[in-house]
Amino acid sequence: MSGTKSIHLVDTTLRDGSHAISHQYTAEQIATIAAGLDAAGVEYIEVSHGDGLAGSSINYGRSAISEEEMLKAASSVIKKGTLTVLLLPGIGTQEDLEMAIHYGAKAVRVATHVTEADIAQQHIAMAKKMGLKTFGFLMLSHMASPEKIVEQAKLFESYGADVIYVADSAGAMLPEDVKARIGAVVNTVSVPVGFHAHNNLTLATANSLAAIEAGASYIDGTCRGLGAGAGNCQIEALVGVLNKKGYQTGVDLYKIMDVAEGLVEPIMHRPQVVRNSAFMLGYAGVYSSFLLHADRAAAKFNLDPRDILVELGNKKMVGGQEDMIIDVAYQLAKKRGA
Ligand SMILES: C[C@H](O)CC(=O)C(=O)O
Ligand SMILES: [Mn+2]
Repeated sequence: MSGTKSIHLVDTTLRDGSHAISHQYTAEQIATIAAGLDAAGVEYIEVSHGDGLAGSSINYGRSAISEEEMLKAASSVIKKGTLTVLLLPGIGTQEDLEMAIHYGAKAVRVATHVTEADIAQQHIAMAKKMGLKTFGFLMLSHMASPEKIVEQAKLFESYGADVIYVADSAGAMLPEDVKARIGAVVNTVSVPVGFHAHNNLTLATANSLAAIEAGASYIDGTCRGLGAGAGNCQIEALVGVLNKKGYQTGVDLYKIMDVAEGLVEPIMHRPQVVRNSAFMLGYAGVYSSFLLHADRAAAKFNLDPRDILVELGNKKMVGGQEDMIIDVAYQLAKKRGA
């Protein structure tokens, strides 16, 4: 037993999970799943396009329904939990945030590339002014040293962030990498610290525990692990593991298991297993939401998706450069044909 510390869980099935189903959630699915998560006692329920508010586009992939419909569906059923949205500066705008608040959002996670916290200053200040609980979220954190992450976390804190997240967006970190980064941030900032895992190296639960051991008190997960790449930390399993470790989450284990098995599993396009190309994301350090784009490019140019992913890793491509996947595949195919 590790004590009775409380862990705040953020369920992102209805946001990161959206990547795994090509952003095709219906309003009915969102309402049913959000109601189940809320009844299970999940504290934060994140709902947005996989790439955040206004992410529906040719570059990222179009959503089946508008963000208004998504948030309306979720807020109509959430009674206790906090409806949360994701916003990437440069994609989501003030108007998107106002719309989200209108439809019941009470918290926002402002996400930037791990070295670009400074582009979030206005967004964090604006969100705080609007009365939202505001998280700063550093994406692709394996690409920066603990010292660099501390510098970026301090920026978020100075802008007024209530919680600072370290995200292993590529699922590329080992437990010691997580501990080094989370520990360094926890020792520096005075706000709570969170961790967002991807399971590409099959380490999402182990890494989430490592984060908690290093002082994180906010952890992300999704039902059945539904999410970009090999998916996120499987929240129902995480709840059970945290129960066994003696942590409090406020989540009812049977209820969250039933949401995962009864509501989320039936809508999954494929089992969330660590297939070769998903593993390769973590191995090569590539952004998890590139997976389906790379699989499609591989089919189009008759390539092995692993080769595309290795090349993307070599080129240190980051979120927002989805259009470069086709370019990289085209160049590889040209080289092969030559
Ligand atoms: C916009 C991204 O999908 C945010 C995220 O979940 C990650 O970086 O991981
Ligand atoms: Mn993610």
